[in-house]
Amino acid sequence: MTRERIYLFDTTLRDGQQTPGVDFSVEDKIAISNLLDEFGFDYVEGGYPGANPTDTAFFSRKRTERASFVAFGMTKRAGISASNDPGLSTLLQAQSDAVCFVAKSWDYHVRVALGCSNDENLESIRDSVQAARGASREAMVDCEHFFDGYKANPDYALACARTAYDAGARWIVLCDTNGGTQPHEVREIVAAVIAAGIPGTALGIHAHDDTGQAVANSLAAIEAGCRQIQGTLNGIGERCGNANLVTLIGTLCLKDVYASRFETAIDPERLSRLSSLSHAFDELLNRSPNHQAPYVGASAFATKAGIHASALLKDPKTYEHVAPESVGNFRKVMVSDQGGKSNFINALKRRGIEVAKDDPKLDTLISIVKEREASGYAYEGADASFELLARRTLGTIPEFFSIEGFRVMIERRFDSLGRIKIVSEAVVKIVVDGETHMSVAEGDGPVNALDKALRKDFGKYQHEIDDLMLADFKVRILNGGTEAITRVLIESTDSSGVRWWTVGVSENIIDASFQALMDSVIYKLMKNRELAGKIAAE
Ligand SMILES: CC(=O)SCCNC(=O)CCNC(=O)[C@H](O)C(C)(C)COP(=O)(O)OP(=O)(O)OC[C@H]1O[C@@H](n2cnc3c(N)ncnc32)[C@H](O)[C@@H]1OP(=O)(O)O
Ligand SMILES: CC(=O)C(=O)O
Repeated sequence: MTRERIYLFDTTLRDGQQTPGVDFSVEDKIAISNLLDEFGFDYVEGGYPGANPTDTAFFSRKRTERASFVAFGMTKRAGISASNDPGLSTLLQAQSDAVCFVAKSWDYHVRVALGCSNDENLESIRDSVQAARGASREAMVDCEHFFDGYKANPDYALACARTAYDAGARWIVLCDTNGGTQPHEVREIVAAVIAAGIPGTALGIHAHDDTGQAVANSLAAIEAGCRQIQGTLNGIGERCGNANLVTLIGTLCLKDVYASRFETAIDPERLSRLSSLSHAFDELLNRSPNHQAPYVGASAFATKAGIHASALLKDPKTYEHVAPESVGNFRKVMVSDQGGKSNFINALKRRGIEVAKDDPKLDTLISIVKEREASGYAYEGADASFELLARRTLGTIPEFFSIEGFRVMIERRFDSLGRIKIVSEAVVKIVVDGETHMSVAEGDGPVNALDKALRKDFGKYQHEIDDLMLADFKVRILNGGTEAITRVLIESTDSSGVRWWTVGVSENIIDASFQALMDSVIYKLMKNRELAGKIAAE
């Protein structure tokens, strides 16, 4: 059976830019448009030329090689001609392959927001589309509030879509601008638009996630006949976000109900880069990835539960709806107090540690982990501390150094100008080959001072930890109150680019931090000797 083509339209750089807290520079836009273009999107909407200096500069030249590069802007204003509208002129001067107009399709909005007549709005739609076509651009129209508009006045909403279509727009995009429409309504209204004479091959869907239905609404529109989907990377966008294209791509390519009927430009090779696309975008945004994101999240194929792990190891299909590697993700069988022997054997095997199921040391390790987790440790997020604990319990690890003690002092004082100054100072004594090394350091806060002092003089190991860097530091107070237990998680990295997590738990935040720092240093020394850190693919 020939499959019908679904076109993927990315609006990360336009609607995504309307996300609270997101503010792209021209350089960011260039990097993101390269990612999108290489990945294989059909359309990349770059922004609104003329609305701000960044978008105007971004459209000074075409930014995509493969994808159609789209400029967004509003239809001409009522009361002036298309050729005299400065906003429209700027839009048509921008270097783009296509222009996507936003047009009102709800009569209430025409009256209240535009303050013109329904006919004047239709004229704006028609003249704007014709102007874009006259400037040799592919024209498309985002019919803003289409679903709400259709519910209020179906004839007028349809007239807006029809006017755009008759004027030569390649795509009429039905927008759920306020994000409140439900999937059954999308299905019914798209069917009505097609019944009114606009073919599905000219219809797109633009859904917002205000009721958590943006992906479901996009799929409902596809089922009803739309052939273009607008959305964003990782679902960023105004308010609650847009339809998440990463999720939609996974579903369209891997779920038979869609994959058997439709095709996109995303072939299996591109699909296997879906996780890295999503993570690269988070990296550019300087955001932590959503671990629970469908398909691409770190937890999407992770299990803690012993019963699941046991079956997964017999056959992954028992607990996986698709193969993780199809989207470039990994299976993760984690160790925690929810795990049985299967979780542990698998986690150890990944780290190159072989242990038999009936080895009593395995039982010892499991009970240590379960006891420690009951007292506040969390090993599922601290891979390096787990590996050190396992190696200590099952075999031996070299004793590189020992700690004689540490002291941290915090002083709040006034400087000569009477300003408050907080000074943190730490002293650490370590013993290497029987020789005591004492280091003192000041830092931005007590943990920073302690870290600096700990790593200041490691004797013969000093050169080995010079490239050790702390990438992240997370503190969690367990049980609440000032007498509570504190858990500290530290993410470390080095010049090899490898990252590892360590954990410390104590009633004292400084002591918890010190434990996590110590584990990080020991792991680094083990890793340097290839005694730890070798992760095998599952
Ligand atoms: C649903 C969406 O996401 S649509 C995209 C929304 N995105 C943005 O608005 C981001 C970029 N926008 C901007 O930077 C500015 O709004 C600009 C530069 C486009 C316009 O700025 P200004 O001229 O100062 O107008 P302002 O933002 O105050 O108001 C929007 C104007 O556009 C008019 N307008 C809105 N939609 C349309 C439309 N589809 N067609 C014609 N005019 C429209 C409004 O009636 C209003 O006119 P008014 O100034 O006469 O009241
Ligand atoms: C066009 C658009 O972004 C919307 O209607 O939501």
